[in-house]
Amino acid sequence: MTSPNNQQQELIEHTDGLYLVDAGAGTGKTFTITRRYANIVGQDGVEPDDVLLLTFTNNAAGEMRDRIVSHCEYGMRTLRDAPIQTFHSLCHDILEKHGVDAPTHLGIEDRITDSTRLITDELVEEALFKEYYDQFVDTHPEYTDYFRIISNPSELLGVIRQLTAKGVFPDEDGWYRNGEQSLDGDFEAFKSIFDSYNEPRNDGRKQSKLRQKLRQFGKNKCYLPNAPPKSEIRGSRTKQIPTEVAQRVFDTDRSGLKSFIHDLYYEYLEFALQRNYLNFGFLQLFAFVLLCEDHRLRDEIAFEYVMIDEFQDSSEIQFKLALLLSSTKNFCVVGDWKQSIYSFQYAAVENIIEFKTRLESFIDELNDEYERVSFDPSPIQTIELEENYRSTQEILEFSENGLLVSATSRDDVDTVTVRDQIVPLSSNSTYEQSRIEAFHAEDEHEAILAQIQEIVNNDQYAVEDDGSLRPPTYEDIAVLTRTRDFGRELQRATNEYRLPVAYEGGIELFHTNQAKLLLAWLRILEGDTDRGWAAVLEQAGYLLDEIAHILETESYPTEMGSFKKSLDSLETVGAIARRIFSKYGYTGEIADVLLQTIQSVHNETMLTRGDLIRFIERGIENGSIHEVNVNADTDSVTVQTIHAAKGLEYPIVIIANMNSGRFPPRGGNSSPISYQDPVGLRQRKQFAEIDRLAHIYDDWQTDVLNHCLPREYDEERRLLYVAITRAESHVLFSAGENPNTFLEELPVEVESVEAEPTEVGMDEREEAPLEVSVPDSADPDRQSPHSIMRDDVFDEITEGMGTAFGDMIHDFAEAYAKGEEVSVPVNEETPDKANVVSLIDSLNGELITEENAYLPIDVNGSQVTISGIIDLVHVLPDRIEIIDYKTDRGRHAESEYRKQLSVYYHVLESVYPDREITAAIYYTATGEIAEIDPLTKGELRSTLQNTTTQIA
Ligand SMILES: Nc1ncnc2c1ncn2[C@@H]1O[C@H](COP(=O)(O)OP(=O)(O)OP(=O)(O)O)[C@@H](O)[C@H]1O
Repeated sequence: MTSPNNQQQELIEHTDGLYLVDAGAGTGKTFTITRRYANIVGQDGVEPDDVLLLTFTNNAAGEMRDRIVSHCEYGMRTLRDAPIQTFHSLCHDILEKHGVDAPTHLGIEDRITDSTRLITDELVEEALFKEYYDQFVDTHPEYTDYFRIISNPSELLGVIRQLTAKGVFPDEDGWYRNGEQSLDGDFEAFKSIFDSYNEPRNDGRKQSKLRQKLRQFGKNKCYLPNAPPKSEIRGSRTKQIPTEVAQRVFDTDRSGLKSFIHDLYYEYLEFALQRNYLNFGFLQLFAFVLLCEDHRLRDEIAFEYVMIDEFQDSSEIQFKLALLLSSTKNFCVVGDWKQSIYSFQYAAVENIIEFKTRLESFIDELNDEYERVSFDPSPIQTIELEENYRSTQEILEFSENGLLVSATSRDDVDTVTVRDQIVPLSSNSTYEQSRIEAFHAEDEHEAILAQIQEIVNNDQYAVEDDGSLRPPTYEDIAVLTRTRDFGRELQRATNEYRLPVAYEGGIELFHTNQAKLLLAWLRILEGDTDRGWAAVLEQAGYLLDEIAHILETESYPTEMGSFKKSLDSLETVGAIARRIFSKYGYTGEIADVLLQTIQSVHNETMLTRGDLIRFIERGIENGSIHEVNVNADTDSVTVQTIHAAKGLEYPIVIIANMNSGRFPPRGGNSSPISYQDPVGLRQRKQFAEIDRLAHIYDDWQTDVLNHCLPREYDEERRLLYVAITRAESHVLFSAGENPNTFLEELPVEVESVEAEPTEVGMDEREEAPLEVSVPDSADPDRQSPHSIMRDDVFDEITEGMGTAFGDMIHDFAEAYAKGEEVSVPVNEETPDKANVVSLIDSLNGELITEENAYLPIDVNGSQVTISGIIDLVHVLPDRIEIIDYKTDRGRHAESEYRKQLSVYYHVLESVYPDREITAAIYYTATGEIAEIDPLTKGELRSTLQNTTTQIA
């Protein structure tokens, strides 16, 4: 049994007071915090409900719960309902119970109701935002000049999300509490950055970095004529930029910009509530507002103990929420600043690095006119955890270099300060046999594969296992990359050599063949014939000149022409997609995920074929990613991104794609409007008409401000640190022809190799099956309607007939409805077929058989999709009838079937919003039709809540 070391024990035992643990990788932070939890709830008078334990992913929350159970007297049943959860699910719970009127605190009349959904898919939200934005543009001509600089509205959604994560919200009259201050920025904070960047170097002999950088001022830019000349900005005969430039670039009238963002943000909140949805950020926003405003409620909810794991991943609003939820000073945060790699999800590394200052200023701010946080921000106890239970000493020492190397030739790190912030770790491993190596090759993929072959079974790369050394296998190795694309390329190369590799990086859904064909057919239907047909014909195997001929003469293959006609007759984009996938035999997970995505965006918006084309095109452009795992054999190499590997460990790590422009990736924020600390809200572009010449100009002040704020490469270094510290025994780096600056600076010799992997014969191992499955964490949970039905009522229903009989009747009904030739034997004992025939003969509308139905539904803050197959849909001009065949000999299961049909009802209601929908059971034995009264979505949700033990 593992026992805690002294430092860990100290944290476990000291349960009261303010604690900050900022400790390195693999030092047992999660291990310790879970035992501390067990210790707290073991005290007299403390119940699990008194202790809030927060983290950032549902998986992490689940794992903590599992770890706690084994150390405490409470069982899983109690802990399942205990507040061991993510910020999002906590906010969801608060709003569900108390949040109905939360929007009124911002002056918004719309309510948060039972049916308010949580939109988790960014693409879906972007589509909704686009719809909202078009409407906003129409109703706000006063902002035309801003609209002119926006080419992609999603960038504005990005600004809104960023402000939300910072706790800046609009209200009816302006900005909630002190929000406007953040938008204006903090001149003093900016000035101190400016001054330090503007210090002359080499005892005054060399110009400041800032002055040197501003040589670029005006290069490739088009400023308004009132912009000062470069010489005025840089100053002449001086080593520094004139200090008044700081004020001059900071001060600008931003009232128009602020009011544009205010109205856009405020009306978007209203739009979202009217359309009955929230995003993750808005969940936190409304929970925060509620806790700020409703003092009685805050006291009622607040916890005696609050602990946060992975604190380096918290955003500003999350830190403040945790403070509002803490009724005592028993507040403990645990994390590692060196592993803060989620700024794109608004994590603020300053929360942990400047814990004391932030704690003080946030408490001050929250208490400005009412005491919301009742404790003093001192004293703060800090505990160092210095023993590492994962890597060898050599790797631990080497990993520190990751935080000290430059990211580009022009980047220079303040190594003295960073070194000061690193607490050296000591390794607990028994063996010290690390190999730290690097190689580069013309073909990096092949070189990596050859290296993997070199490592497997090689004693020189032996790994520790249960206290002894053994030669490595494939599964000991992980290949980690900064960006996803490389992993997929490597996966392709491995297929060629039949190496066992499991790529766990997600797929770009809209780059799949399924999506491309769907897009092609939609283009054909929408009259964009050449592009559409070219892709369809190419997929069908036509050669380029054949395609050119067909396009020119418009003599499309007959079968394809009639397929197009059949698509034309379909009403909904979902039906079109399904028909296309079924024609091409696409039945796997990718088709399912695509259908689900289309269905959910269609449910939320009035998606036309043209909209769907643009939706897919945007998805292709953005490289929208959906997490899917390739299930390979158990003994296979893992390939994943560094982000995905966080928290994991592997005996051997290959950090790949250490190439220029790939790590750090090229590009940056080029949004025309952006928010950045400490300069606040700024616009990079502005529209003006000068001498009747309309043009989009660059903003010279924002340009200088951006030069003053050095590009943040710190997070890229932290990513490198995270990657290295995943390794237990050996670390290797690989690059192609153009190694990055990191690799040049790391203290490891880079060997040039020309290795070629050898193909593994089929007889040696089977090719890893490329089955794709959607994991719970990133995508909605899937449920079938049967999961919400009680099983016991079915025990007797097929009595005498059996499920095979049921299947046979269903197959028969499908074939008959499709007009296929079937025989209808007359059988008095089982008149089911004859009844089906007379039912179908009596229907005179369009018949759709075996239709897939997906109902996304929000349960406890998670998206769950209930999917099933509707036996028959009868489409009439004014009405849609859902018919589900049942071969039961009695009607005692009807209440359970009601749930199933209710799911179908809601799916079709969103597909045919203008028509009446009915749902009925057709009892094939008697020919009776039993129409059901559908449950509301709220009722379905409660059924799900009761049956789903824990939604991941
Ligand atoms: N006192 C201990 N004795 C033995 N093993 C320990 C001890 N403390 C932690 N470990 C083990 O070390 C490993 C790392 O622990 P844990 O995941 O809690 O670390 P962490 O600090 O949260 O890591 P990271 O920051 O990389 O996520 C786990 O396998 C854990 O069981």
